[in-house]
Amino acid sequence: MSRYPTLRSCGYELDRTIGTGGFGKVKLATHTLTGEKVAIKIMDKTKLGKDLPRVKLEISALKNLSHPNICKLYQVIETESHCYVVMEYCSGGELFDHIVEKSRLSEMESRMFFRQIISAVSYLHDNGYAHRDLKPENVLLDREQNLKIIDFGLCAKPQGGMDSLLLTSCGSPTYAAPELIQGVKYHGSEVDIWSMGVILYALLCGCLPFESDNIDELFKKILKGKYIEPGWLSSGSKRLLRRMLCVDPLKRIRISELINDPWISLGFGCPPSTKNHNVDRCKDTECLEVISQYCEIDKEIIWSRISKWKYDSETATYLLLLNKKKYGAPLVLKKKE
Ligand SMILES: COc1cc(O)cc(Nc2ccc(C(=O)Nc3ccccc3)c(OCCC[NH3+])c2)c1
Repeated sequence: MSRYPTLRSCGYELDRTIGTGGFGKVKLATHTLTGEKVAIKIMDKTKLGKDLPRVKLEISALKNLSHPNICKLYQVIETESHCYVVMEYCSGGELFDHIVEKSRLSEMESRMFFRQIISAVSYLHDNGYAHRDLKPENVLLDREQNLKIIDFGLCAKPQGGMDSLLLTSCGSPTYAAPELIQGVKYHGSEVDIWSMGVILYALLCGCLPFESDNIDELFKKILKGKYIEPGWLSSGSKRLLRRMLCVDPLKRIRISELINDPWISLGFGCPPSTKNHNVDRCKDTECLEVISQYCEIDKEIIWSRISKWKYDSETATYLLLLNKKKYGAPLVLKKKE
């Protein structure tokens, strides 16, 4: 019998564990009605303690965010003891594994991925959020190698907006900015830029700029900000990396400059897109028709419920049908037994 009977009764068939993190585990599952694969983050509320507010913050962030390079939220299920967050399954796995497989990526492939990260992070910052835990393990790929940022468990939405300072030291030291590991007040946007610099270095070089098994050694390297520039790096990529991995946050490149950096537009002829994306909130009559026929309820009534975006089972079914439509799968719902 499944350890999580709630999920089966909510229309999900659990499969293997695909990730474990601070707040719980992530399991692969299938949404029974649509047959679509999803990732479900399972958290035991009784064990979360002081971290429970963070979970609430992440869920409210995910409900407000809709971008092609941010892993989608489909449904939130809460019981007395557990919180289940149903999200987009990124079948391409971790970008990190993709880099290791190819040892390092070409400038063009690195740029193609990095532009998507810039697009997602500038959208995040424009909406008042800092991720604060950007690292290759939190950058996944979907079936078409589109990039998806995950794990907003450490994200922050500073009360006074993105110009106000944060203090909580969080995230993984290897990717953490100097000011963050020094425990001084910092801007979320500036620490995200540093972490993006570490990711760009990993894409281009196939290794990390600052590494050590000894945490004190690692901190010293980050605070010094000195790293090896392999011979294959072009002058444009070296210059950009120096501007991102700049120890002084005040001199570090800002997201608006990063978007317009010439290296970023090489071969594309234009900066990455930063416009607000809410394609998922559009009214798709074809998907509504499928649900309306299945429930035998008028599709305008269905839409009036779905457009409240409660992230309940109806939101999940609608968004998963939209997904199926996007990659040309038949729009059908499994017959009631
Ligand atoms: C906003 O997206 C979030 C927030 C969050 O708190 C957690 C997650 N977790 C996820 C979501 C999806 C996957 C996934 O699809 N992984 C995967 C797929 C195919 C092969 C291998 C992994 C996920 O994976 C967990 C391991 C990632 N380091 C976590 C998303």
